[in-house]
Amino acid sequence: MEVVLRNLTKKFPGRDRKKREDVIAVNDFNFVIPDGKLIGLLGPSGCGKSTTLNLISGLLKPTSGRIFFGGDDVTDLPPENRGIGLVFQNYALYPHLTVKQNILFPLQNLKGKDKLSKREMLEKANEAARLVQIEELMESKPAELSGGQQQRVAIARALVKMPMVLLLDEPLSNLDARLRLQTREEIRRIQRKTGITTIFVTHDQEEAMSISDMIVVMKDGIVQQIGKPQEVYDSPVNLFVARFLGTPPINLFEGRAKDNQLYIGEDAVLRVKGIADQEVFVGIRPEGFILQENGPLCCALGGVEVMGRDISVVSQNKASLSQSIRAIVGAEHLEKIGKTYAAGYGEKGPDGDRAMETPVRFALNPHKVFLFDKETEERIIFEEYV
Ligand SMILES: Nc1ncnc2c1ncn2[C@@H]1O[C@H](COP(=O)(O)OP(=O)(O)OP(=O)(O)O)[C@@H](O)[C@H]1O
Repeated sequence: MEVVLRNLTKKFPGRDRKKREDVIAVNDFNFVIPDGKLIGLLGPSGCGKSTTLNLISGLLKPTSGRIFFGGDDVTDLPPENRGIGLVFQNYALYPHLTVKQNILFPLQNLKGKDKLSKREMLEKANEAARLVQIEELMESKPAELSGGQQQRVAIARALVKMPMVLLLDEPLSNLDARLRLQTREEIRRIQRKTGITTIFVTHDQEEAMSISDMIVVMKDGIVQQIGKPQEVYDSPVNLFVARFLGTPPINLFEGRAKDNQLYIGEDAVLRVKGIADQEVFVGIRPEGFILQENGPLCCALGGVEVMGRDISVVSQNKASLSQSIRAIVGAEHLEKIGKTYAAGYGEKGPDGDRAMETPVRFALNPHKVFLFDKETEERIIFEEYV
C-alpha cells in the first residue's frame, strides 16, 4: 500500500503557557512511501519521529495536511479503520493471556462482514506465529518469554490481521545488543516475505541504515533528507545529516577554500574547483583518510586501536572540531603505524605529552570529504581539481 504524507504538520501547545509558543513536532512533511518498502524514520530524541508515526496510525490528528493510503484520504479515519498494525517499544502483551490468546486478540473484535469463525481465527494466528517463528511458544505466558520472543509475539499480533501498513516504534529498544541484531534481521525478513509497507522509527542510525529501503532523517520536526541509506551516507545534504550518520562519526575541521586549494589549518589538503574562496566546515569520513608518508594533512598520532579487519588511527589536529580524529585504515598498516607509535613513547614533549611529538600524515579520498557552509551548514558541492 502506497502511503502519501502531504504537508503534514502537528503542533502541540508549548509547555510554557505564558509564552504561548506551540511546539511544531512535525513541520510540513511531504513524502510518498512506495508500496512494499521498509522506511526508517530516523533522528535524535524529540525530532518528531513518534509523532509522525502516530499521525500515520491515526492515534494523533494532524494540525494540517493530509494522509493517503493507496490513494484514499484516511486523515479523518480512526486507527481501527486504517488497516494498520502497530508495534511499540514496550510490547504491551496481555500478561494473563497465552501467546496464542494474545495473537488471537485483534481477530476477536472483528465485526460484521469481517467476523471470522474460530477455525479461521486459529489458522490466521498460526500463520502469524509461523511467520515470526514462535509456533512452539503458543501456550506460554508472556512472563515465560525472553524480550526478543515477546517482541516477536507483538509483531505476530500486529500481523495477524494482515495490515496494509505496519508501524514499528522503536521496537528493538528493550532488547540486548545481540537480540537487537537478530530481531532487526527478523523484521527485515518478515517484511520482505509479506511485502507490507513498513515504517520503522528508531534513533539508532545503524539499525535504520541496515534494514531500510529508504531512510528519512529528521531534526526539530523538519525532514532533512530522504533517500537510500547508502546515498544519504555518501551524499549528505547538510552538516546535521553528515554528523548523524556513520560510526565512528565523521571528523570535522575548520577549513578554508582559497585559490583552488582546500586548507585545514596551514595544510593544503586537496586541490578543488567550483568553490569560491571562503571559510568552511570540512567533514571527513573515517575511511576517507589514506596513510601516506608525505600526505598533505599532518596530525599528531594519539593511538592505534585494533578492530580486527581494520584499525582505527586516533590523532589530533589543531583545526579539528572534535577532540580526536578517527581514521579507519586496513589492518595491513598496523605493523608500521604501531612501530611509529611505539617509537614515540621515549620522546616526551615539553608538556610530557609524547603523542604530540609523533606526526602521522594522511592523504584524503575526495569522495569522502564534504564541505559545509559555515552559516547555513548546507553542503557545498566541489570538484576535485586534477
Ligand atoms: N502530547 C504532546 N504534548 C506536547 N508536546 C508533545 C507531545 N508529544 C510530543 N511532543 C513534543 O513534540 C516533539 C516531538 O516529539 P516526538 O515524541 O515525536 O519525538 P521523537 O523523535 O519520537 O522522540 P523520542 O526518540 O524521544 O521518542 C518534542 O518536542 C515533544 O516534546
